[in-house]
Formats: sequence, C-alpha cells, structure tokens
Amino acid sequence: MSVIAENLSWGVKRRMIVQDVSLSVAPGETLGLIGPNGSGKSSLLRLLAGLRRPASGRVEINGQNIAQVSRKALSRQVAFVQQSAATDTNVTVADVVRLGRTPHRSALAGWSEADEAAVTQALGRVEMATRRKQAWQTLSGGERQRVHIARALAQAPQVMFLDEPTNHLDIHHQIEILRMVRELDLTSVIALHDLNLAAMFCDRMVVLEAGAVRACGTPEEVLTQKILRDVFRVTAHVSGSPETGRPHIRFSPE
Ligand SMILES: Nc1ncnc2c1ncn2[C@@H]1O[C@H](COP(=O)(O)OP(=O)(O)OP(=O)(O)O)[C@@H](O)[C@H]1O
Repeated sequence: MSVIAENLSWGVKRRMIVQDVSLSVAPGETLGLIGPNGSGKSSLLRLLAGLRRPASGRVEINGQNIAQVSRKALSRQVAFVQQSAATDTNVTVADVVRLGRTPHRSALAGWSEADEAAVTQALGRVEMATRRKQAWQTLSGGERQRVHIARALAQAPQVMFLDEPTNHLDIHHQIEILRMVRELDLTSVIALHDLNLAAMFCDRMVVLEAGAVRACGTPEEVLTQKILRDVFRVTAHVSGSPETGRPHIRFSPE
C-alpha cells in the first residue's frame, strides 16, 4: 500500500510544528524519518497514521483519504508503534500482543485459532516466544519495546509507522528489528536517530528540520556532510560501506 502526504501542516496555538510536508512512500518501501530532537518526526508520524488531524493538507493510504476512513477500518491496515505506549500494568506479555488482533475481530466473534497463531508468530519474530506468560511490568525496557512491535505485527498491517522502535534495544535486536521490518511485505515509515542504522535499512529517507522537509532521497543523496553539519550540527566524514555499499558516517569529535 502506498502512503502519500500532501502539504501537511499542524501546529499548536501559533507555533507550526509540521510545515507543508509532502512525501510519498511506495508499496513495500521502507522510509526513514530523521531529524534532530523536536524537528517534528513524532508529530508527522501521528498525522500520517491518522491519530491527529492536520490543520491543512491530506494523507492518502492506498489511494484513500484517511480523513474519510473509519478508525476501525484504518486500524485493519495501519499499525503504529509509539515511542512510549502506555500499557495496563496488570497484564501478561501475551495479553498485550492479543490487543493487536482487536481490529480484526467482530463484537460477537470469539478468540480464534488464527488469532492465537498470529500472536504466537508475532512473539516468535521478536524473540519473545518463551515470555508469553511473563507479567508485563516485570519486562526490561527493550523487552517491552519488542512486545509492542509484536503487538503491531499481530495486527497484520499493510502499513506500519514506527517511532524510534530501537531506542531501548541492544545492537543485535536493533539490527534484527530493522531487518525484519524491511523484509516484511509491508510499507513502513520509521523515525530513527541512529543515522548509520537508518542508512543500512531504509530505501529512502526524509530529513526534517523545524517541521519542514529539508531533504528527501536515497541514503546516499541525503546523508551528506553538508546536511549533517547544517541540520544535525555535527562534523562527520561519509564514506561508502564496503560491506553494504551504503553510506557510513564517521563522526568527528570536533
Ligand atoms: N501537543 C503539543 N503541544 C505543544 N507542543 C508540542 C505538542 N506536540 C509536539 N510539540 C512540540 O513540537 C515539537 C516537535 O515534537 P516531536 O515530538 O514531533 O519531535 P521529534 O522530532 O519526534 O523529537 P524527538 O527526536 O526529540 O523525539 C517539539 O518542540 C515539541 O515540544
């Protein structure tokens, strides 16, 4: 499914937080959203996922304006992994992942074998299958993050929005989660701070600066010394990684 944003703007009081953003994500593509703290990545993701109404502009998912799609219909297609999703404390890991099946169930239908299989498969994909009975509140930060990703997978979406999905993860799980998202047969938009990981796993990237698109293109096109200096305020050397052929950034201490 494609995701297209046209001239999206959103703000609070007089402050514009997302400014005239247009972008498009092709079916199956992984788009990285990068930018400094406060540049509007989370706000833009919420607009794209239909969790917030833009002040102006529109979002189309699979050719449909999401303002005209019911929330339930949207949640059958779109999953959102939030940065710090609130979860009831008195539940198990499996309970949290089961919530992902809600959009697919009717009020009268019972819990089906297909629902249970989706939960089991999702837990397996994030390497949490052995923890299904563990109490949510006893999980570590990274384990919670993986369970939230499993909940989104159990939702069987065609589009996934992820807001810094790897910020609590060890390097093995950062790579595994991003590899998995890229390999899944879905369209994804991922806000990431680690620019080298973004370069490794994203097909294209959008750089946000003060709520506006500063650059958009392949990792090679976007991760230039100039952008790193102007937008991220770092001195860095960019070279092609011999293993992946993608840009690799070496940051300089001054
Ligand atoms: N509901 C709100 N009310 C007031 N200000 C808001 C609101 N939501 C976001 N902001 C402000 O908008 C700006 C962008 O926030 P946002 O969370 O989208 O940035 P971000 O790029 O995701 O940042 P980070 O990298 O720090 O997670 C920030 O300055 C934030 O304080």
